[in-house]
Amino acid sequence: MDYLADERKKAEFDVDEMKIVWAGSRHAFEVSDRISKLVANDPGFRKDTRTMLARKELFKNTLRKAAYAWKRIHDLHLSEEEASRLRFYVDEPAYTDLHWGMFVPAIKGQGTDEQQKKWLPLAYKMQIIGCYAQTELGHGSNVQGLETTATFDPQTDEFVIHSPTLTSSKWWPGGLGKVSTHGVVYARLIINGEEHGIHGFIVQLRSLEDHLPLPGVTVGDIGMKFGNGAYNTMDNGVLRFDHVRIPRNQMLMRVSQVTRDGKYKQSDVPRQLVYGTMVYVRQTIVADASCALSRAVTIATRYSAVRRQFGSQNGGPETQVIDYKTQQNRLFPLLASAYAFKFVGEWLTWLYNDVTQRLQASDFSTLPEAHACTAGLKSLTTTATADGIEECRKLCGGHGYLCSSGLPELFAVYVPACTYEGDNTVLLLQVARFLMKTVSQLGSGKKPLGTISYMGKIEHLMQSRCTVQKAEDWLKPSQVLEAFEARAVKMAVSCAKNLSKFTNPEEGFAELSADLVEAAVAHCQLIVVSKFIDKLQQDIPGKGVKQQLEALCGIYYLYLLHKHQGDFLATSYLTPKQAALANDQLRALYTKVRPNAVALVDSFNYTDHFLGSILGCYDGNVYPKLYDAAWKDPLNDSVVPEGYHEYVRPLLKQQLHTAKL
Ligand SMILES: CCCCCCCCCCCCCCCCCCCCCCCCCCC/C=C/C(=O)SCCNC(=O)CCNC(=O)[C@H](O)C(C)(C)COP(=O)(O)OP(=O)(O)OC[C@H]1O[C@@H](n2cnc3c(N)ncnc32)[C@H](O)[C@@H]1OP(=O)(O)O
Ligand SMILES: Cc1cc2nc3c(=O)[nH]c(=O)nc-3n(C[C@H](O)[C@H](O)[C@H](O)COP(=O)(O)OP(=O)(O)OC[C@H]3O[C@@H](n4cnc5c(N)ncnc54)[C@H](O)[C@@H]3O)c2cc1C
Repeated sequence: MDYLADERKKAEFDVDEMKIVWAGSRHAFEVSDRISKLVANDPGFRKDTRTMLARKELFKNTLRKAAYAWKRIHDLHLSEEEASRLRFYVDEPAYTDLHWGMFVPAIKGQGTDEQQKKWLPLAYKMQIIGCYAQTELGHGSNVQGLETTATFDPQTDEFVIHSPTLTSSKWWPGGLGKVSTHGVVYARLIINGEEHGIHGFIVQLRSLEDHLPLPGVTVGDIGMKFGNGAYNTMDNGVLRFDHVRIPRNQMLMRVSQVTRDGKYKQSDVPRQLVYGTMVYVRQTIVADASCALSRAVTIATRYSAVRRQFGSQNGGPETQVIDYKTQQNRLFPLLASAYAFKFVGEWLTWLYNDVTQRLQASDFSTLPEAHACTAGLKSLTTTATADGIEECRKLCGGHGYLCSSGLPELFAVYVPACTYEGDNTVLLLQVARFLMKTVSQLGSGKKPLGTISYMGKIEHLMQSRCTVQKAEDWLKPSQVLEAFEARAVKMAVSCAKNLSKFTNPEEGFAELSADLVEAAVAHCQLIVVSKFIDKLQQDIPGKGVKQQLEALCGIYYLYLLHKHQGDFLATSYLTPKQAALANDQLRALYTKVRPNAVALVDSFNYTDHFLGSILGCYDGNVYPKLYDAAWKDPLNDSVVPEGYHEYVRPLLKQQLHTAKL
């Protein structure tokens, strides 16, 4: 029986068409739908006991699943697109993510043609397994501060890789702890006593025969991480080198080269390309944020439609908690954010592909913008998604705290995204540097392009005032864009003015960094809002689909406007009355979305297997499933618990000597 059938009947739009919008194309939908069912129906990919397994058992099970996934990919002749969807629906972090997601891209992006020819075929067949070994015990954010050394030995034509201090131990790389045979290791290049900065080196870590660490290599897992199951399926590792020798041709030499006679040569590509793998992965993280958030929102929305509290009249049913405005005010902006992040993720993938093509043609002009966009949007979307998952857990009341809700594990597995691939604050500071540079160049005649083109309208935006007179005026895209542009430009200009008061710009930057981060957030929010609005300019087929997306877009920007009202008011763009009208319009949009809420989350097309949540299951039959699941907990294997006779019975039977007790 479908306990959510009445909700589904209320939908005012074509859910099948919305599924295609969400997937990106009909083809992408068909692939995704087919692979999600394939995974859901395969007992080899079960995950329902994951949060109950001890680490060793959990990890071994992940190794089994990864090998099984690889076999299925081969047996079924899956394409790269299908294999990547399979990884997504298997829903378990594993060493394979770092192999495919960082090791391979690092060789592709930083290796010469010759190096790619040698290493990529081995990696593609998984005859070697690689990790990305950059972070150390002492330094993660400050890549220039890494201590591992790679010293060129001209006698033997080798590099000597060494960990000179405890803090130079590699620490965190995924897949390193127990599986990787190789790593792209980042180290400080030294030639003839002279330092040449951080470079990547392909280093073999373990024997391909017996998997033992090679001489001079000390390697292991760094230990349990936050949450049950969650990221503990990954072997994040520690690694030390004691004068390990590798051939000279294992330095990744696309950006710079070391010749046989020990000369250091720089290609004409910018040295920042050494950071290129991080740009790639940040872009994939943005594309993934909408998936994690939409998953949590699906659970919270379906459960909010099932759950009833208070409000029974004449013995009738109580109120569905989704009908409380407070619930809507917490839930619907997250639903809207999931859609917003989907569209900005699609756009960022386009931007990344565009910059990659330009780089191949030796056009490096858009690299700074690509860095700022990937860094800023990675920060914005992962912070909002991690907070959003936790909010969804609270939206499910007490039951959200059960592992069987799926939300605790989803949060635990997702929240490190705020840290890995660049701490979110550190990344926003990179955006702020980009903005300050842009503002400082405004008078130079250099026209700001792309996502900062709005800075070209600085004079207009500094003067302009909001013209909204009634709540519906907040539905005009041009009005909304101007509001977000004016806020972003005014915050950036205010920071630039304050910075100019410092004689030492770096001191000023450090002193004003909290304001700079806020200016960077305003800029990134503008990007997300503008990309959502751009999406709505496209032809979107299907009854009512565009109207729902318009309502969600409105919820997204009006919610931001309400949350950051202080910014908008402080920059004098809005009056308090106009801010209040924005809030009236936001409430009206909640009412519009309410009957469509369950259908809007159905449009994500997630299987019950992928959701991994009793509260979020498609049929909404929550209570019997919760009740049954409780009895399956290993603690209920016996009626009297282990330990009763040692620890509980003696308490119950003790003879108390103290009269007062
Ligand atoms: C059980 C499972 C079974 C499934 C099995 C299936 C298997 C089969 C699958 C087959 C599939 C096939 C298909 C494959 C699909 C692949 C999918 C895989 C999934 C992918 C996802 C990957 C997983 C993600 C997990 C994440 C793991 C985490 C990894 C890490 O964290 S790695 C370490 C990251 N570290 C950081 O991010 C450090 C942060 N710090 C920095 O970036 C920098 O140091 C800095 C930028 C903060 C400062 O640097 P620096 O001091 O040098 O810089 P400045 O002086 O400030 O700047 C100088 C100058 O440079 C500019 N700049 C800085 N950075 C960049 C940059 N990145 N790019 C360009 N420019 C940059 C900066 O702006 C300055 O410019 P200017 O001088 O001002 O002009
Ligand atoms: C689950 C997980 C997986 C990972 N996988 C990998 C991997 O595969 N390979 C790899 O190489 N690394 C990996 N990492 C490491 C990760 O990239 C780093 O942890 C990350 O870049 C943050 O660096 P850090 O730990 O040095 O944090 P720190 O920089 O020490 O941050 C600590 C605090 O200091 C603040 N801070 C730091 N610098 C500044 C500044 N300049 N201004 C203001 N505030 C600042 C930060 O905001 C933060 O609040 C992984 C990490 C995690 C958690």
